[in-house]
Amino acid sequence: MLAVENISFCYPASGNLLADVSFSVNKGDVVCLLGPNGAGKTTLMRCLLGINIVRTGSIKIRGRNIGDIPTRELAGDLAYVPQATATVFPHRVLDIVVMGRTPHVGLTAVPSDKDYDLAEAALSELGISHLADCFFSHISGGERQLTLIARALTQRAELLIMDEPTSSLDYGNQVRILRVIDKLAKQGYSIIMTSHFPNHAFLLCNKVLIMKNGKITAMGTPEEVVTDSILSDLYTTRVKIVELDDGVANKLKVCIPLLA
Ligand SMILES: Nc1ncnc2c1ncn2[C@@H]1O[C@H](COP(=O)(O)OP(=O)(O)OP(=O)(O)O)[C@@H](O)[C@H]1O
Repeated sequence: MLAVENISFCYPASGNLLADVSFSVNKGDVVCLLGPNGAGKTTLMRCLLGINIVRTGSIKIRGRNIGDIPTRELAGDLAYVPQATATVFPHRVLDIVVMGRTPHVGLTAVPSDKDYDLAEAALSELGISHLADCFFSHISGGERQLTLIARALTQRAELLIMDEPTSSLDYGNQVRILRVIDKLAKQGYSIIMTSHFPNHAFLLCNKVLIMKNGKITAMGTPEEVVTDSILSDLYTTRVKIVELDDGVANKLKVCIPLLA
């Protein structure tokens, strides 16, 4: 689905920020990108979206270089869910969500009833139908995040790029979003998500990328790379992985940062 090979990137007047980044994403993968603040996660996502133009290497979707795919067509392949705190729209929630149909209907066309039906279905799937007529700028951070995810679902791209999809969500909404992501992956969507919660990797991801100083320093299944030593090194603080019984006959690994 997505093949990233040896890419590097730098902002003007800065040194190489991303260096030698390679990984692939297959249909149905849920890939978790873990790294400390400033590691380059958002920068990498912007490269995948074609917003940051890489200096070297290639990013291909189904074998085609993203630079060769027209923007509108690319939007039908990739949907981006930004961090809710980074965006403020003075629009109704339903109108934000129906914007996900833009690659399908065109910039100047008016969304059809079917487009609004898809937008309403996405709101319903995330349990926020009651927000449809609220102004985006008047709802909570968590509700904004759910709205932006609904917009991505409405876009119907097969690869969803989520920048901290659970940031600012309470436990109940975090779990609801993780369940939605899990369900979408089982339907054949591919998901790349950044997270500051390594536990999320254990809960639903089949692949983890560890990013430090703009480089992928480890890659593999959560069991392979979400370890005491790798996380302690990554976050420069002691982290312990423990195994719990989840009360439903399953063993669950969790990460705990230690104060001492
Ligand atoms: N537009 C920009 N111009 C110059 N430098 C930038 C720009 N955007 C980000 N940076 C720098 O690039 C580095 C990586 O930033 P980035 O936002 O990709 O990190 P991140 O891993 O997503 O961090 P966080 O977890 O805090 O969101 C940081 O040092 C940041 O200051």
